[in-house]
Amino acid sequence: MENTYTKKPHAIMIPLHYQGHVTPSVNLAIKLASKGFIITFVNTEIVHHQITKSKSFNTTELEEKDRDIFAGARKSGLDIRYKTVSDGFPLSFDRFLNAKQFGEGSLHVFPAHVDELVGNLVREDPSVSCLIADTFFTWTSWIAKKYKLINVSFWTEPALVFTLYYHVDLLIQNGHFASNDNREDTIEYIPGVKAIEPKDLPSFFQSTDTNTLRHRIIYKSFEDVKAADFILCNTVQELESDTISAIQDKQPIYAIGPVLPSEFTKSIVPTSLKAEFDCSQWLNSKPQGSVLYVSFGSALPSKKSDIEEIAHGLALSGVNFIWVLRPDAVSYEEPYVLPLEIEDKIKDKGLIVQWCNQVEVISNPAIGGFLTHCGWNSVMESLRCGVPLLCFPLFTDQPTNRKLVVDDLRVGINLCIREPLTRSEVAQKINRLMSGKSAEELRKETMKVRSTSEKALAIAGSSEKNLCQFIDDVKDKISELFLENSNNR
Ligand SMILES: O=c1ccn([C@@H]2O[C@H](COP(=O)(O)OP(=O)(O)O[C@H]3O[C@H](CO)[C@@H](O)[C@H](O)[C@H]3O)[C@@H](O)[C@H]2O)c(=O)[nH]1
Repeated sequence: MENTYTKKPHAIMIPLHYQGHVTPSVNLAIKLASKGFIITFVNTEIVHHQITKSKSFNTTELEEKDRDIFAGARKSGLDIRYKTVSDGFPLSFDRFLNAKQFGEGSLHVFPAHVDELVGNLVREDPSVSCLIADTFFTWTSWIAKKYKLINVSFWTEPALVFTLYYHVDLLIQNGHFASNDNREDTIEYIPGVKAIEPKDLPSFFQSTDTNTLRHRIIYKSFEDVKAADFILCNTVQELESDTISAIQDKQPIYAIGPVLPSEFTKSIVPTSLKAEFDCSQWLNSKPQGSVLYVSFGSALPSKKSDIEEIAHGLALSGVNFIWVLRPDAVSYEEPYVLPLEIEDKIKDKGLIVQWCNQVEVISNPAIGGFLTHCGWNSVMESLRCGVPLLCFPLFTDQPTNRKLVVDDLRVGINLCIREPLTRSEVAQKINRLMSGKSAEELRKETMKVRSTSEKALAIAGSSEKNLCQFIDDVKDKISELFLENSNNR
């Protein structure tokens, strides 16, 4: 019998239902499809609803359920099919306001919907051979096993964060996490990580409560990832080579980043969950390198006092800026707007928007710096565009990403070492980022990292080679599975 699988691997791809995960997953789907994969991409119904609501589709006459974010990609010849799945909650349910209930549902209800969908997809089309799912899912290995699929885990954060979660047992054994009185000395025993300070661990390892829903998700998903056949990581090998090599000693991991939209794909596949304000006209009127871009990602709230100190600091610094101030920047309960007296002080120098196309904005030559919470997509996007960073991590992997940016790569500076954040510190750090000798040095280092990322993505570069190697390895694995299945018949 002919093994048709090996010609065109067919993967079901399921991203985690947040902007910071959906975007890199869509970009990965496009990359894989461009290299011959058939992809069946699955968004939750709520993510689909948000994307279609935020984007003016050319096909507006279609019912929302029939709109397909990959229609344009298919027209250009890529075989990417699109499905949606329920996460167990109605569209009207506020998933951020009811995070705990939603989180429990994601652990206990969502997997049943995925199971049913994957079962149907496999029955309808036996060419399906892989499941590519976000590493934070806790169910990937049993669903992959149940339907005899190759289990591929997609990690959207740096390899450093991956390995810290992966080795939580070492952190516990050594008393740096989950002990009554956590050690505060340098951590020097994580494979592939020369040294890391406890303050640079992901926020979950710095908290005293060690059994929150998020902790349970991390413990369970990192148990699950140990059963993955392959791990794809949205990072650049040259930027984290020791860490990646150490993980490779345990499991096949491929650094394939930065997984970003290409000129070609950004116009044909909508990924934004919110309506984008067009900043281009405003930006085009500003001198090169003169504008600071300020954004703290897609979902996490900041402290109101920090937001207001940042606003005052922007005024004191005198720089031009674009600030993405989401209505939920401070709380999910009620929309936040800057007090009028603060807005009056800063509005002449800046543009305050609720959401924009970040990659488009930071690629504009007028942008000279990025004040960021250090979400990994923002870091990768900024480095790809050669924009230095001012770091103000909030939560989760962001303190660790900050370490990479500031201490290891030297492409950014810290906004604040000690709380509370003050306006004078904000102004001073913005000026250090945007002008003078310090800015020049940062820019030089950032351009080096930009060039490393660019080279990694070129034909003979590490990310491109790793992606091709992954595809070859998947094809080999498919042949193996095919043989096993034929022998068992
Ligand atoms: O106005 C905006 C603001 C953001 N973005 C995009 O939204 C994404 C935001 O991603 P990221 O910078 O990673 O931040 P979060 O949304 O906070 O991402 C979550 O997911 C990331 C990847 O797992 C983690 O690194 C973060 O800590 C976690 O909070 C990026 O692609 C941005 O380009 C826009 O397009 N427009």
